[in-house]
Formats: sequence, structure tokens, C-alpha cells
Amino acid sequence: MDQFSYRDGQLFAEQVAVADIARDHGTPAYVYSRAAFENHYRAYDSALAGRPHLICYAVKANSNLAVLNVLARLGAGFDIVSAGELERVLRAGGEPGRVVFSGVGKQPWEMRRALEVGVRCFNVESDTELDRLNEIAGELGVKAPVSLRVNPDVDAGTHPYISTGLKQNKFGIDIADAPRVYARAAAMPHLDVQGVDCHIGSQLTTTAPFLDAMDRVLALVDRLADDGIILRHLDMGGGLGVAYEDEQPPSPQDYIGAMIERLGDLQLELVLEPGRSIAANAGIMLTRVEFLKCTDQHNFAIVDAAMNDMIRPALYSAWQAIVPVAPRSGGEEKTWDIVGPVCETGDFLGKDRPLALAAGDLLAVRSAGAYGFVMSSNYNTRNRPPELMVDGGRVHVIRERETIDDQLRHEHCLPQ
Ligand SMILES: Cc1ncc(COP(=O)(O)O)c(C=O)c1O
Ligand SMILES: N[C@@H](CCCC[NH3+])C(=O)O
Repeated sequence: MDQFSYRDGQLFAEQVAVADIARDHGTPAYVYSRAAFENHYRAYDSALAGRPHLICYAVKANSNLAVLNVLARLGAGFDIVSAGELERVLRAGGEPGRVVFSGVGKQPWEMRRALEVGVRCFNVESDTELDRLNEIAGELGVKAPVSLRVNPDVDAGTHPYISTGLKQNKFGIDIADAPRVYARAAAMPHLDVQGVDCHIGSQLTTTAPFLDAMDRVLALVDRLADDGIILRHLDMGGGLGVAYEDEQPPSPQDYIGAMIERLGDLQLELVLEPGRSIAANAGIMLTRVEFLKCTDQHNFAIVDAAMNDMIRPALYSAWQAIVPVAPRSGGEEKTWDIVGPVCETGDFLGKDRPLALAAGDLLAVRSAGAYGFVMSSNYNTRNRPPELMVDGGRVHVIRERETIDDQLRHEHCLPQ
């Protein structure tokens, strides 16, 4: 169920009128629904009920401590890509034993920290990373649990910037070369080979590429068993898409059902790393129209949020719904470009949107819970927005609005 819906001509987040949130906390602001995060997580968990599984929420999608904490309370695991994300998980009450560590460029100090706290598994992406991990585990006198992230050379059919499972991408180990690398890993004294991992891209809207990748990975699992390397888990990464516009991605239930069918009676634990499908539609970004500017060419609605607050439209030409918080009945509809105050032509949140608008109106950018705040910046020395979480009838500030002092704290002029 959508936790952001209209009642009596007003947009609500759970039980709270979004206009009241804007009045009390200002704009721009990110607003999340706790129930939506929980429901999206539970959809995965219940689809996997009865099978050994671990759902490792991809922290990069939305790493606010409160979000991680809400998921940790449900027993979630976490997929991290940095020691910074690891610290977030620990401070949010996540269990290190339910953390998988992904990423192509893990630094020695990050590996050390992850080994010290006892993460569940390292998803290793190259021969040289194996060497580094083996050496550091040896220094600490432990065995590092590893999976190899293989690159199955499957076209995920998504935006090229977020496609990761093709040979030309930097990610993973060529699946054809994987038996050799597994044999090396298995021979290293400070590594414990546990599984296989693969993540082919993000915002996938059909199951076919996942299944294609899975077939190739399962063939590798068989081949490794013949070589005497028995794997215990299969990590199929994240990547399930959401409906931003008219996409119709499979539900977690359908996507997981299809994977389970492929697994048959293989007793491998299934690990997943969903990010977007848990977070995107659990959040909106609220913004207010400052000025309306109509030229011969275009109608611009200049709002108080900008590309620094939400970069997806500028970076990927991503389309996200932009809806009025209180639709004007009978107002004249025009086609608007919704643009921010940043000095870049690429500073837009949406183009050609039919809306009846007046200065001062509140707008909500939908599907903003994933890759929204986490990709924000201070470009143009703009303070980053607050993050708020609605829980039933209550609104919690889970990140305060940044101040100029916050921004300037770490900068120093040269001595006189
Ligand atoms: C290794 C890895 N796992 C999981 C994810 C999460 O992906 P998504 O947000 O598409 O579910 C990503 C990002 O694409 C990733 O790189
Ligand atoms: N940042 C991307 C997703 C990247 C996924 C990271 N592996 C987006 O906003 O769509």
C-alpha cells in the first residue's frame, strides 16, 4: 500500500498532512514513511520464508541511521561498500555477522575494520583484492570469509551508468575466469571460501536478466563442486526496479519465486542486496515554488530544491513524478519545467510537467527515498535538506537541516 496518498484534497504521509510537515520543518525536505520501509522489507522476507536466506539492504540507497535502525529491528542484514557504511550499520544497531562487504576498491584499513568486527562475508572483485585480504587476515590471525563477485556478462537492460554485469564494466571477475580465481582463493591460508556473488545492475524491470545471470552462476557452482569447492551461499545482489512512471517491475514475490524455482533443491542460502526496491517509494522530497517565470519558449517553475538536493534527473535524465501537495481544483494547467536555483542548465527536477501552479505552492517529488539524499551535495554552498521520518501520526527529525556553520566547519584560511 502506498503510504503517500491524497485525502480530502491533501497529500498525506501515513497519518500526517504533508503541508503540516512543510509548515513545521520548512522546505526542501526529505520525508520518509517508516511503514513503507517496513512493508517493502517484509515483502522480501516473506517471499523467502521457509528457505535459508539473508536480506542485506544496500546501505548506499539510503543510509540514514534511523532507516538502518528500522530495518535492523526487523532482522535485516546490510550490504556495505565502505567502512563508513559499516560504522553506520553498527551505530544503527545492525549485526556485523549479517553484513556483506561489496565494492571494487576496498582499502586495507577498511578490510581490517570489517575483519575486526566480524562481517559475514567479503564480496571480492579481483585477484589482487584476494591477495590483499589474505594478507590482512593473516596479520590479524583470522580467516576472512569470501565470495567472489562474478561478472556474468548479462545485459541488464537498464541505464548504462547503472548497468554492472557486462564484460566492459569494472565490476566482478569474468565468470569464465572464475574457476581459476576460486582455486587460488581456496588455496590461500587466511581465506574461507563461502559463496558466490553477482550484481548485474540497478532498476531492472524484468526477471529475465536475473534468471539469465543465475543460470550462469549456478553452472559455475556445479563446476566448482566438481573441482572440490563447495559453496554455501548464493548472493544475487540487488537491482529490482520500482515504478517511477509506468514501469511494471515484478514484485519481490514474483522475482524471488522465479529464482527459487531455478534453485530447485540446491541447498544454497540465498542472499539478496536490495536497495532501491526497499527505499525509493518510501520517500518523497518536498519543495516549494518560489517563482513562476514564463518565456516565449518555456514555463519555468523555480523551486527551492535543486540538483544538489536530488541529482538523479540531472545525472541520468531520470524521471520522477512531481505532484502538488494540495492540487488546485479548477486552476489553469500549463506545462512546466521544474527547475532549481543552482547555476547550471542541468539543474532541473522535471521537464514538461502539466500542472496548475502558483508561487508558494508545495510540490512533492515522488520515489525519492533511494539515491536521493545520499547523492546530495553542497554545490553552490547550499545547505543540505533535513530528513524526516513519519511513523503513524508522528514526524521525527532523523537528520537536521544543515547550516552554513556546519558547512564551513572544516575549512581554514591560510595564516596571515
Ligand atoms: C553490489 C551492489 N549491491 C546492491 C546494490 C543495490 O542495488 P539496487 O538499489 O538497485 O537494489 C548495488 C547498487 O546497484 C550494488 O552495487
Ligand atoms: N545511483 C543510481 C543507482 C546506482 C546503483 C548503485 N550500484 C540511481 O540513482 O539510480
